[in-house]
Amino acid sequence: MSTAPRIAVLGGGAWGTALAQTLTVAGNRVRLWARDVATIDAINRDHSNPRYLPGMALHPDLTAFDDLSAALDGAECVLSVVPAQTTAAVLSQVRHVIASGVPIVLCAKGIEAGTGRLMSDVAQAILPSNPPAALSGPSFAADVAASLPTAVTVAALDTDTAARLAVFLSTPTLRCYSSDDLVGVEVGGALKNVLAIAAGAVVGAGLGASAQAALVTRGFVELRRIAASFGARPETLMGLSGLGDLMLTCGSGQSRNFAYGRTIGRGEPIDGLPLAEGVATAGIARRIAQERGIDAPITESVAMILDRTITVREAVSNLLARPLKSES
Ligand SMILES: NC(=O)C1=CN([C@@H]2O[C@H](COP(=O)(O)OP(=O)(O)OC[C@H]3O[C@@H](n4cnc5c(N)ncnc54)[C@H](OP(=O)(O)O)[C@@H]3O)[C@@H](O)[C@H]2O)C=CC1
Ligand SMILES: O=C(CO)COP(=O)(O)O
Repeated sequence: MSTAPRIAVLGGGAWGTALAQTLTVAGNRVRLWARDVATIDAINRDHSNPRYLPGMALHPDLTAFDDLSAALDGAECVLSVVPAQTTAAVLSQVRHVIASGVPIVLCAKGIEAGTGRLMSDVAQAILPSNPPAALSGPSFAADVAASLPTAVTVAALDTDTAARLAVFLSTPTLRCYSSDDLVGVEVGGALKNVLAIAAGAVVGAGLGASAQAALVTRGFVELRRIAASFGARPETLMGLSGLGDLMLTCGSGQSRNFAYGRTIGRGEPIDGLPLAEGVATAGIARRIAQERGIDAPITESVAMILDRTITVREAVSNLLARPLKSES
């Protein structure tokens, strides 16, 4: 009988499947839980996930389940890879089947819209006996599933847990650095999605690469201000889960958040576009900034553009007309 580590992945979308794939290729025994029967059948029968990772051949040892108990049976680690706004609902189902002490690694990049909770807050409220962790950094699902190399951060509340999980979840192509700044890693991953919408909108509106670079740089200042208000360490935001992911998603049409913003910037319909986590996070990020007295005009502009209160061009005019001040 194999003694390879057993890992459960919750979520049969692009990122859940990609993480399950790289971990299976690395020799782990991975069980993926999904709610969609067609996804489960495709993974088990055809070793593919045509809805979320079209054209990608999955490892035949990767198995999918619709039964949570079966998926979590013997799991030494559970990865939560459903969208941020549905994480609470999924973890509530998990509560009855997860063994005490098994770490729960939160892979969604967002803030709960109704409450302002980070994913680790959600997990700690629902699963108080399971150490929370987060995996975040520059990592497009299609790249990771195709075994293209990248590096991410795995964060937990203490250095030992973070270091152990980073080793556990590293694969020959996914290099996991560790951090004990869980909040910093989570906030960076959530807010970069809002900025990716802004960057896409600027590109879509034809405002040029200079505007894109200026906006992302000033957006990064806001990201660090908001993150500091959560108690994040500044150096965390300079790392893979902050600056690293910002560089990726604010500069590539492969990002769904960037593509969402670009569609808005072009004035095209957004119906049917794939999940862009920044849409749900923009409004709550604006509220958090306002309540904490943080100057965050780009985050606020994205929320207003998504609310249809202003257009992309009006937002840019407003940003250019703001009183001049020091760059910090
Ligand atoms: N895609 C990427 O490159 C990356 C994504 N992420 C983050 O990972 C998270 C997930 O993204 P991603 O996988 O791409 O999203 P997808 O839209 O590709 O997939 C979402 C998955 O979650 C499932 N799901 C949604 N709600 C529920 C629920 N209530 N119960 C059970 N399953 C549910 C969906 O099921 P169904 O198919 O049945 O609707 C689907 O399988 C996001 O926070 C994203 O920011 C992070 C890094 C990279
Ligand atoms: O977070 C990601 C890559 O690190 C994926 O970004 P999108 O959700 O914008 O595609």
